[in-house]
Formats: sequence, structure tokens, C-alpha cells
Amino acid sequence: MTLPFGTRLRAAMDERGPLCVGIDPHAALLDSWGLADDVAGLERFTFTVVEALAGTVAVFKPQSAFFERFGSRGVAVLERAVADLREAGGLVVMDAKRGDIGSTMAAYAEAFLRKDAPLFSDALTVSPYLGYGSLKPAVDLARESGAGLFVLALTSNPEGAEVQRAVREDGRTISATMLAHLAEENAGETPMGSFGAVVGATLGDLSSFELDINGPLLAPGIGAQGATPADLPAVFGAAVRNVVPNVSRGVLRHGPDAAALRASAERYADEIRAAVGA
Ligand SMILES: O=c1ccn([C@@H]2O[C@H](COP(=O)(O)O)[C@@H](O)[C@H]2O)c(=O)[nH]1
Repeated sequence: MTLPFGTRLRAAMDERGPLCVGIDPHAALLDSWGLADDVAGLERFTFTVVEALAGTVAVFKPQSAFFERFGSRGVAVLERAVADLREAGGLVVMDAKRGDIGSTMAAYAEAFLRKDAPLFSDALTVSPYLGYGSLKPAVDLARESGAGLFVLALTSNPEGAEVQRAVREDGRTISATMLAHLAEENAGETPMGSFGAVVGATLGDLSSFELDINGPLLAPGIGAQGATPADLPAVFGAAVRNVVPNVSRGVLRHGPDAAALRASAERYADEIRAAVGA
């Protein structure tokens, strides 16, 4: 029986550290690696990262968009990468940011969270902006499969505030409401629940938000977006123990040399450990 995602994630964070490396094959990165912006370049880029880092990094976050842009052949590369990363003991968070009315959400959930699906991932990023309740099919299937979700709560981009910090009639912000839903999903789970939030590391002091949702906080924004590991304690406060900091371009720009990719990931992992006391 598969253990719940929250349990597997905590064990992976304890063993390998909390760093999540994003796999984002931007056209500009392919170019700087001397690769063509085509499926062969995508494949070479992706498996260079997989071979360099699988087995040492706890969590990987492939950005689905960069694979989808090549159509079915790009998605085939993504499927193989997910399988190889999981085979090497890494956890895969598929960054696809899906969100739709409940009946369609059920199909997205089938694509990423049904155990025998070609793109089955340990967790999926989802958007709650059609209403948190619209995510129920994904919540239900994730529970059944031992997978997890990361719900966009406070995203790292400045434009997110317009929606996420809007205040409801009851005086709560939209993002605070999403965090409260997640705390409910995770209530009573040990060592932590499987339903996480995406909370940007770029956002400065978040002490006005209840970040203790008894679940993981996926924190993009370190590296190319300007945040650093040293910022994490000030942004997340006591919840920093549940933070999974994501770095994509900050690591990937060191390729294609495998040793340089590994050295960069190790540097980030060390800096994160030093900052969060893990
Ligand atoms: O709020 C969010 C949610 C997701 N992302 C994604 O994370 C990576 C960040 O890449 P970097 O190169 O480290 O900036 C990327 O895939 C985004 O789509 C985010 O940045 N912010």
C-alpha cells in the first residue's frame, strides 16, 4: 500500500533535504546549453538533469508547459522523465496548475493522479480560482492514490495579489480562505497532511497569514525571481519547517555539465538547510 504523500514527503525531506529542483526547459536555457529548441533538445536537456540529480534531490517539479509546447512528443519526454525520477526515489510534483469545473477537474485528476496513468505524479499543482470546491475530484483521487496537491494560495508573481489578497464579505482574504480549506483537509494527519499550498518565497513577511496548515508549502521564487534561501525564515516564520523551496533556472543555468548542475543543487541544498535549520 502506498503511504500518503505527506508522509513520503516528510521522509524524503528528512533524508535528502527539502530542496525541490524545477525542470523548466525554457527555449533560452536550451540555447545556452547549445541545444536546439526542438524535441531532441528537450530530450537531451531533460535527461541530463534527470541523470545528474535523480537519486540526490528529494523533490522535482517538472513544468508541464515546457513539454506541452512540443505536443505529444514533448509529453512523451515528460512521461519518461517522471518515471525515471520516481524510479530513482525522487518525488515528482507535476506543475500543471490545473483547475476547472468539477466534472472536468475529475478528468484532469485522472490524468495526473490515477495510479496507472502515464503521467501519474506524486503531487499536482492546482488552481482553486473556480472555487475550492471544484477541486474535490482531485482531492478525492489524491487521497485514494496516496498522492498530494499543491493549491495556488499566494503565488510568487506580483500580479497574483489582485486576486489572492482580495477581501471577501467576511473580511478574510481569498488566500487565507484557501489556506483554511487546506488546514481542514490536513487536520489530524501525522507527520503532515498531503494537501499543500503554493506560497512564493518572494513575498516578504507573511505573518498575517495562517501558514500552519499541517501540510507542505511549495515555495517557488528562489534564484531567478530574486528570493534567496536566507529569506525563508522571515517569510514563513514557524511554518518554515514545512517549506519545500523550489529552484528551477537558478540550478538549470549551470548545465549542461552534470557536475556543475550537481554542485549548484548541493549549494542551494546547503544554504536552505542552514537557513531553515533542517
Ligand atoms: O507562484 C508560483 C507558482 C509556480 N511557479 C513555477 O515555479 C517555477 C519557478 O521557476 P524559476 O526559474 O525558479 O523562477 C516555474 O515553473 C513557475 O511556473 C512560480 O514561479 N510561482
